[in-house]
Amino acid sequence: MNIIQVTDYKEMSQKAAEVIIHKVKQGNRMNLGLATGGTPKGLYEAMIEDHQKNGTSYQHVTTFNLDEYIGLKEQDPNSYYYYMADSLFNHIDIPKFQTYLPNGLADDYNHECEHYDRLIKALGGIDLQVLGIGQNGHIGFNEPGTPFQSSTHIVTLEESTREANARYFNTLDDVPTHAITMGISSIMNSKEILLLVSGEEKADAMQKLLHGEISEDFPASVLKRHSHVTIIADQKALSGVLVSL
Ligand SMILES: O=P(O)(O)OC[C@H]1O[C@](O)(CO)[C@@H](O)[C@@H]1O
Repeated sequence: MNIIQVTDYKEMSQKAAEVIIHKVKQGNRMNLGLATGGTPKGLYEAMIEDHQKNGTSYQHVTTFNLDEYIGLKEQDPNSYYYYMADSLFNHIDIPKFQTYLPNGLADDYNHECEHYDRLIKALGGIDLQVLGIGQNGHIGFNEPGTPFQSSTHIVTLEESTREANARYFNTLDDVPTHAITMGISSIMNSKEILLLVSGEEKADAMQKLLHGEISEDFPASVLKRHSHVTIIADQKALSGVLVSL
């Protein structure tokens, strides 16, 4: 894993945007995997700013999001559908029909999971997947204990994950209990992975990722088996590991 150390959240976001924009500017058709949560917000702001200033076009880009809550309508401000439209898609020139998220309101969830994986495969697989990491090591919504060979599936969210995400909802009770997420094998099939980590609340997770063993108890540890992972992490996230880097 290649680690890029940066000072703070702003620099992490800027660096991540540079990596993505560089690839997008090459102009080849591209499948970009995207994440939600607090971590990539600054990245999306930097992409929008660049689009407005430099006109970088996303007409040839298709996006696949990692996950979606079960049961939230598209127009619910806490749905990841809404988050992506509001944080990125509405502000760049990507055609709407080229932006995919798992459907958290599907009639048949098993079918939706299979369909999502098939779609990604049919369109050529993910070229570059952006990831954040949960404090418990989750990637996407793959909680500890998720089999490494999992494909897109339905998960029961851990209490700690619901609590971490409760900041966006009125009350903890409003945070959905289930989500649909790309599986670990779906993520590992990406040709390249860009993991963004910022803040001291992620320092433990960084320490486990870099120095712990590869185990399903810590989902992100699987990334050590991928041949093309870049981590962009800020000083606070690296505070527990700086000495040994
Ligand atoms: O970026 P945050 O808000 O710390 O969340 C960490 C991860 O947890 C999730 O919110 C759950 O999937 C991801 O979207 C994110 O990458």
